[in-house]
Amino acid sequence: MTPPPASLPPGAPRVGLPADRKLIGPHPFHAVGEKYIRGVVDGAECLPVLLPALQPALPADALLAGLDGLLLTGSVSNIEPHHYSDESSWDGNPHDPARDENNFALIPRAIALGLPILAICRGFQEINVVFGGSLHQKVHEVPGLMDHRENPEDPLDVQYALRHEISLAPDGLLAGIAGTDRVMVNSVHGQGVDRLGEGLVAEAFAPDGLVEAYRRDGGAFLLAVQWHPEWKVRETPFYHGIFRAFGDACRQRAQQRM
Ligand SMILES: N[C@@H](CCC(=O)NCCCC(=O)O)C(=O)O
Repeated sequence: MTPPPASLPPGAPRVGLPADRKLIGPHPFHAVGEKYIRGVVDGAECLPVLLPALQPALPADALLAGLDGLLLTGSVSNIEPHHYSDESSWDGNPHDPARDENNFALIPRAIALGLPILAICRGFQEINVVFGGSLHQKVHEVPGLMDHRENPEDPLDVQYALRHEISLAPDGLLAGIAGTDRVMVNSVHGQGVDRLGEGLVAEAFAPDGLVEAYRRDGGAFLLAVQWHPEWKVRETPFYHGIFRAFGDACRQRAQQRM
């Protein structure tokens, strides 16, 4: 059973969630999955603020004004590969150029402003690209790497169930949150980090060696994870700990703003 949601105190920090652009029927919508919004409320105890992904993008400074943190969500769409390599895309690869354009402007600006950032799955991949890293377009086709994808036919509870172990870097942020060096996570992605961007420090590895999490070396709170800690955030203490750490960084930031 899902525990009752946290009630938000007055003046709770404001966390921006950049939207995907999706067609619902013929109409474009700007959408953020509810589990990410719940993660911000129930896990981080912050106020979610949804950010549109218009093209051309609204100015990053205008979108980020008054925010105390940024949560980059997962998405079924894949970053267009020209952002990180010479490789071409493939037929039917789901892309979201509006999200690419907006997030590749928002992320560097949020970092320059010192906003705490928690990045999940596609968001994890985006920050790696911003730091000059590259991605495997199909992890399951890389010799030696596992298939990290879910079965889309399964019910969501099965797709997002704990699936494989990760090992946590000793003395890292996540090891401090978990209080151990190994933990189970879910796995819902086809792409993954190939080359880790400069200035990022690996925090966790899958059994096949794939980077599953990283932080920024220095600067404001920046934690990026390949799995989905927002999934039923309060039911898994490790997931809740990640959102609480992010929320605490946003609370500190909000106090500086006052
Ligand atoms: N498309 C990328 C990123 C995977 C990802 O973010 N999956 C999330 C799916 C929907 C959700 O839970 O929000 C890849 O395949 O690697």
